[in-house]
Amino acid sequence: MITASHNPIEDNGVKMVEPDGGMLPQAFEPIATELANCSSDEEVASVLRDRVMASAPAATSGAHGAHATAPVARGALTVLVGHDTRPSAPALMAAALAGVHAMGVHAHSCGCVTTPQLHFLVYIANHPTGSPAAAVPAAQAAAPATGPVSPPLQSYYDTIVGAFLTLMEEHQQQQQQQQQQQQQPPAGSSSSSSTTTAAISTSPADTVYVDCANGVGAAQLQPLVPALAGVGIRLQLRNTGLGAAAGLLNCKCGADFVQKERLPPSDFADVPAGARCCSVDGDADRLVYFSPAAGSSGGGSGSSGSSSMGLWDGDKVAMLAAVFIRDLMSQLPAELMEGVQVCCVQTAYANGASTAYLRDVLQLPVVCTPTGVKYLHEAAHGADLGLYFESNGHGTVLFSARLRERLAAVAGSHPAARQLLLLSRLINQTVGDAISGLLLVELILRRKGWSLAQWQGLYTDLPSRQLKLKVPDRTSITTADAERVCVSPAGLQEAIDAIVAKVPQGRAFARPSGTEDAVRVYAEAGSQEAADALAREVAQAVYDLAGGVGPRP
Ligand SMILES: CC(=O)N[C@H]1[C@@H](OP(=O)(O)O)O[C@H](CO)[C@@H](O)[C@@H]1O
Ligand SMILES: [Mg+2]
Repeated sequence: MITASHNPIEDNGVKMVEPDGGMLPQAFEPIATELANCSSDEEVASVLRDRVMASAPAATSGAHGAHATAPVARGALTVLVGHDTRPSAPALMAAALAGVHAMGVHAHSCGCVTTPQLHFLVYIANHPTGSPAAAVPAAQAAAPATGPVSPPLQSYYDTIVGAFLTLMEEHQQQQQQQQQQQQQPPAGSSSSSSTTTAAISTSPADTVYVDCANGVGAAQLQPLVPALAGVGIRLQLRNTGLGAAAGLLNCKCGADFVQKERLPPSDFADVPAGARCCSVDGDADRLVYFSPAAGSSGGGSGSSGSSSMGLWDGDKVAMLAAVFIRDLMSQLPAELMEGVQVCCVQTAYANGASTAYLRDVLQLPVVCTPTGVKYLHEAAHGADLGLYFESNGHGTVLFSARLRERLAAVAGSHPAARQLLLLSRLINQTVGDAISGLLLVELILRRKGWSLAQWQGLYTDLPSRQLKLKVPDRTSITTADAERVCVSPAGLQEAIDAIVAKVPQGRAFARPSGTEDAVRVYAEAGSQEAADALAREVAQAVYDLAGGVGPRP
């Protein structure tokens, strides 16, 4: 997948998709780095021969368990390539296709697709009898597993949007039945005329404003607009990157901007305060919800924005999904759920209030992994039901084959089992997916009859602050315990402990970024002022002990 995700338009990047639809195994990372750093064609050829081809079996049995690594004739393989909306995409795509062809392998361009769509397509190309949740229509099931064939993108919509519409229509039928029962005229009176269409309300909450980050999400969300209108949801796509006044990819818009700056994106100045809005990133694998506060204006306006803008980040999406899925599971006979392992995965950036909510209120097992979806995915993958989200909005819910089989066996007699199975189709089973996430959130809010405020009311976030600072060598900071403890430089953790100890409900950590040349500091506390001060003091400790660059924070 040719994309630099949520980063500025001038950045370029690539994400690799494994044959099972998963992410690049961690064992392959050093080899990929070596390949990326080659300075001549000869060096590329030798790294491909000596490192990539030689270590492929070992590398591919990394993060996702054993793959079939029996030798397959290269001519029988196809590499699917997708790209985002960057101006560099056509040239990089041509280079990628030429590179694949040079290896004697078929290459197929899937065009401009979202990263999660490409993961989905790769999965079903290799599992022709079923999608990640056994849901591909029979017509596509005939596709051979190898050779120059790409599954149609329609299979993505059939699976994900199809499951959403089934669940929504069922819900609306139930609502309609309930309304009819309530409105049933007393025996003998004249018949009521209110047996008309489903109870589709047209309240303002039915409009969802979507910030597409001027990225690939705009085109790929377009088919949802008519599909969702059919169940009473009006999607208004903004920052689509189209038209004369189109903004730049990820510039003052997109999920990363909204989550980090806590500001509405550009092109939202006319969106009413309190409206239901969400934002995806440039390759549509992250999703956050937000709601403009009165007086706040879009990121493009130069306004200082409003700190009271409502934000429903990845933690909040995770909690909503956890509440809903736990509810459905509790409707099933205990013996059916016996031995079913549930695992909620977070990183150190998850708000402490969300962790407490999962653990103490929902009573679900929680684990913390280092930052980066590859770690969260791996931890969630081991469970029957693995729920993971980063606070920045990347995450998904994985259903094991074992759980799906159990559910399928009783789906005929237990509506909750059938609904859980449909959820496993609605939720992208390969990676976090903003389109699938949007449908999940909208389904749950509508099924529960919840407003954004009720969703926000599940628990109250502790005030938090993130900072970053530069040091000469960020690798001099090493961490342990899922990056929550600094091991080096000597004395740093002791200093952080002493600072945190003075702050009620204080928690803080510092870690080197994996994607930027910076050290990130996170702090939370009982008040915003305390969280701000805590973050600053921890940043000062890092500056003093790791040799800060520039002015002291
Ligand atoms: C605090 C933060 O948002 N960190 C991000 C960021 O990683 P860093 O290692 O923090 O630079 O980029 C990663 C890749 O997109 C994402 O997985 C992660 O959550
Ligand atoms: Mg992304």
